[in-house]
Amino acid sequence: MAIEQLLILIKPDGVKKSLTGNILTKLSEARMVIIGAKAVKVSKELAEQHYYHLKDKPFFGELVDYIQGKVYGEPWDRVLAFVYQGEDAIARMRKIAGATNPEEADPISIRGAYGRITTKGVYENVVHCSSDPKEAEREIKLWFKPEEIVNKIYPTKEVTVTNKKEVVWA
Ligand SMILES: Nc1ncnc2c1ncn2[C@@H]1O[C@H](COP(=O)(O)OP(=O)(O)OP(=O)(O)O)[C@@H](O)[C@H]1O
Repeated sequence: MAIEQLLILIKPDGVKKSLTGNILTKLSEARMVIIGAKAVKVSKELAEQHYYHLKDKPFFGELVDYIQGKVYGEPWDRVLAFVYQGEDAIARMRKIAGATNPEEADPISIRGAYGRITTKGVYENVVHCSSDPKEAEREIKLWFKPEEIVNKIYPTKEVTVTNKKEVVWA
C-alpha cells in the first residue's frame, strides 16, 4: 500500500469544545506520524481557497464563517492544522473521522461522536480530513510552507526574495 500524506484540521468547534486531546487520541489509532503541526487564524481568503469546490453551494458563506471561527470569536477563532503521513493514510483517517454529515456518521467516529448540525444548517463536524492524494497535496501546499514540514514530501525550489519585510523576535 502507498505511503500517503493528508491534511487534518481540528475546526473551531473542536477547539472550543476542548476536543483536541480526544481527537488526536482517536486519530492515533491509525498509527500515522505527524510531520507538520500549527495553530492558524484562518483568513477569509484561505477559507475560500480551501473550500473553493463548494463556492456555489447555498451554505458557502456560513461555511467560510465557520472555518474562520467567526461564530465563536476570540479565543476560539482558530484551527489546529496537522499533516499526517502513513500507509493508506487517507482512507484510514477518513474512516476514523466519519461521514461528512454528523447525523449519518458512525457514532464511534469523531464526527459521529462530537459533530452537530447547527440551526443555520451548517455541518459542524469538528475535523477536516483530505479526501484523496491530489486534494491532500493541494491542501498541504495551501496551509503549510515547505520548512514547516519535517519530511521532504513534494519537490521544492529556492527563490531569492528581496525587499520582503519579515517579523522576527525582538
Ligand atoms: N449539505 C451540507 N450542508 C451544510 N454543510 C455542509 C454540507 N456539506 C458539507 N458541508 C460542510 O462543508 C464541509 C466540506 O464539505 P465536503 O463536501 O468537502 O466534505 P468533507 O470532505 O467530508 O469535509 P471536510 O472537507 O471538512 O473534510 C463539511 O465538512 C461541512 O462542514
